Amino acid sequence: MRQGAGWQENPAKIARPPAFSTLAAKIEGMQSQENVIEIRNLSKVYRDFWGRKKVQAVKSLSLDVKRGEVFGLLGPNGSGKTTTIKMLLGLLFPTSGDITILGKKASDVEKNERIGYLPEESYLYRFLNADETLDFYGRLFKLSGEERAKRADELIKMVGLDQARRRQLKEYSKGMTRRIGLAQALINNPDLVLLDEPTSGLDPIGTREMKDLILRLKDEGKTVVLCSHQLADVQDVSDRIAVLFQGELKVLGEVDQLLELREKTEIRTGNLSDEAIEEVRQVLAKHGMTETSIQKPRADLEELFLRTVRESGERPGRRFTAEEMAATQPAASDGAETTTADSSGETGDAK
Ligand SMILES: Nc1ncnc2c1ncn2[C@@H]1O[C@H](COP(=O)(O)OP(=O)(O)OP(=O)(O)O)[C@@H](O)[C@H]1O
Repeated sequence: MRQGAGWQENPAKIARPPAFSTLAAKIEGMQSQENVIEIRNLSKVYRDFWGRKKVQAVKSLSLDVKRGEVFGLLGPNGSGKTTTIKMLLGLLFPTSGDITILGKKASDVEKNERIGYLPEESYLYRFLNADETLDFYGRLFKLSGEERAKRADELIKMVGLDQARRRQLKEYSKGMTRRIGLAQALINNPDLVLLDEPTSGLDPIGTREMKDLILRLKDEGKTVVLCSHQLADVQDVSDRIAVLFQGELKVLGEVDQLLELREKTEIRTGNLSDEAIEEVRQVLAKHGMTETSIQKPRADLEELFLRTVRESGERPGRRFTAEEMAATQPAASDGAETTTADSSGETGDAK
């Protein structure tokens, strides 16, 4: 009888067979592994000296970031992105709501050992060189001398600063400073990387390299959260995005799905003769598509810029004509035509 009452008083005491509890722990572990960040009803109010409400920077924000994805946090100036990142890191306390990050509370500083953070402005020691900088940060994470040297060497090469590794940071350009900032953020080989404006101040080459680095981190299985105003860059690397406006979540979803133009169809093919184009128009008209746009697709300006820089290195002193550049464009080299048809019968915009 006493035993029975005890069971009722504290059901948690009921012993489960070991196999079941191991399995349950495994399933629990798998579930919490799925989301690296869980934000629930998060709000942040900045108060003035007298404790009066000054700004509500974040309002009832709820979202998840999944393991292994690149997640873009967007929004105009003052929309609460940096405040959110600082709360994730435990640098700011939320006014209300919950954050679970890598299975721990945001206030648990231990979790920061598995997080890399590139702030909008890197505060690095100007009189140290790249090796010394990474050695310094490696010590903060209590890495051994051997590990520090190995990791610093790998990271300096990865961010393309091998040639400049012995120069003091005060001599670095903005782009080089951003790269050593990224190397510093990765010194602890983090599972989660938070990047605030990773491409700010970078030229198109530096930007492309930074984007490649972000994709490489993803390939290595890391989760990346980035804040940026460079929307094309975010579009290039992110799997999902969230858009904040005045602290509120306005849009959340997969980039591909959010940007898909569902009412249009684009067909890309090799170069077509005028006759063939006319026939295509007739076929489309038979299907009710009377307003159709058929035109040469264009490469983007980033592609053209990078090609100009590459070719200028190979052929110094040479100026390239528009025809030469167009002839080497990858999209144009296969003579591709783009056809866009709109189900409403309106003229489509071909890329
Ligand atoms: N320490 C602070 N004290 C008072 N208000 C603050 C503080 N930090 C930020 N704010 C305010 O909170 C709001 C959100 O700021 P936050 O820096 O998070 O925006 P953001 O989206 O990162 O902006 P940006 O794109 O300009 O970096 C803004 O109105 C800002 O003025």
